[in-house]
Amino acid sequence: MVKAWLMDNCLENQFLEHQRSPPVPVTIEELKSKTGVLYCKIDPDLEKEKLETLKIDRGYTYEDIIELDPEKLPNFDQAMKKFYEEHIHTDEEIRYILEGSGYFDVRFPNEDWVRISLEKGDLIVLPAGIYHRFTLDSKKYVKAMRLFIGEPVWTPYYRPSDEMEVRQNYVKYFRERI
Ligand SMILES: CSCCC(=O)/C(O)=C/O
Ligand SMILES: [Fe+2]
Repeated sequence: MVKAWLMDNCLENQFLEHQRSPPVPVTIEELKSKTGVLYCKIDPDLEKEKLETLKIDRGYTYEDIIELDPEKLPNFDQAMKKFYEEHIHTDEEIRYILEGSGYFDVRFPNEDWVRISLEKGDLIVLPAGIYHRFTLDSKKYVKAMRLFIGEPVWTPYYRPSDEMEVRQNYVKYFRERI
């Protein structure tokens, strides 16, 4: 089962777990209610129909594959740095892990970072307007499917962008529910 936890405040080595001491786990239910992040498990080898149904249900009409591998990506360090910068998008971010593993970090409403550990078969949907970032873990490899509703909008918005409409809608919805 997917694991998530509140992060410590150590800024060194993004590829480590960064658990607090003692660890503070976060459940998928808590993540959903506090941040709107959705999660499901789909076995890439055995559950292709489940993926097709999800695509139809949620209107995902475009997909591509991203592979992050220090052996294959010439600007690997630069890419790692970029993905790890806190940002938001005007659209949902949907990632489905086909091989390898990695961490998505998302902000709780109180600004704490929650680290979500993803591996093969994990599919995550980050709502539009949530602050987040991505890093590989210490195994340093992931192959993932990126899914989109229509043609992708690539522009990430880095802080400060709290005045953006998508951010204001997100904050209003989730702060009012807690
Ligand atoms: C596991 S896919 C790599 C991360 C990514 O695509 C992204 O957009 C992070 O914000
Ligand atoms: Fe992103």
